[in-house]
Amino acid sequence: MIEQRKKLGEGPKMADSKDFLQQLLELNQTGDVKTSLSMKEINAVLLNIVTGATDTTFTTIEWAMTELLRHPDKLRRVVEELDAIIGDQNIVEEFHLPRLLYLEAVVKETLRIHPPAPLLMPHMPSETIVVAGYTIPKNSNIFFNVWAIQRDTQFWEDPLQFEPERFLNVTEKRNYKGNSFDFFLFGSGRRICVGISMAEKIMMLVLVTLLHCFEWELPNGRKPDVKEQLRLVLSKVEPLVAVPIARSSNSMQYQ
Ligand code: HEM
Repeated sequence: MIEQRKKLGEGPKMADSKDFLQQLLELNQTGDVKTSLSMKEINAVLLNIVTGATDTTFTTIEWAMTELLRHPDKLRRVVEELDAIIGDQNIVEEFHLPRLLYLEAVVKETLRIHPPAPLLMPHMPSETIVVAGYTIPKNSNIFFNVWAIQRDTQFWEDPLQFEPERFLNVTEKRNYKGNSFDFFLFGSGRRICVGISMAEKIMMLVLVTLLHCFEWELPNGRKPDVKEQLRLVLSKVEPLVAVPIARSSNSMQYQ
């Protein structure tokens, strides 16, 4: 892909429509050591974005579906919200998303209990520093256990309970900006995840589509389990298996 783009970039076609890849490739040729990127660095940036974007968002969607299927009362509330805001006949559009406050709370509650990166990314101080009386030696590997913090009874009432309602009244404080140290699964500060708004949109759009267009049944009525394992991201041990049943009378939604 990079080779193809390099060839295209030499022609006049790319002059008016530079995308992200094109911008990166141009940084490869600045000739200035401070601002230029090697091809190895460009590959690393692209790999970082692809791996950081895919497994994290899709595992969250699987966890959200799992929790909703385990809690039919919460699922009913989501579907009622979708019917009221989007309506049976309409296809979901991006402008619907800011009005889906209960679904947003479901996504936050899913990310609280099952953060895809439970230890965030390792950080390393370049100098020895003292934080809150603790000395952290230069070059130590620092991990933040958000998984444990987001289940800590000191900050959360009934932390093991899936309760999206807890996010409905405190959205100001518990957003994704990393300014609240009891809920910071995207990290915090200058290395905070750069894909937050894209992740939010993808997760919401996929969930809305799955829940607006289909009812879901569990094979043999078996409740899905919530056993976790840490692979690239915090995943389900047993993948979720559920059967979709069309629920919309508008056949356009299935084309
Ligand atoms: C639910 C979805 C996601 C979660 C939970 C997540 C989580 C994280 C975390 C914990 C970090 C490290 C923060 C730190 O160093 O403390 C990070 C960094 C990063 N994320 Fe995400 N991420 C998600 C989605 C995405 C998406 C959709 C993209 C791309 C469009 C993305 C791109 C990146 C990149 C490029 C970095 C590195 C930023 C840097 O080092 O300056 N992530 N993410």
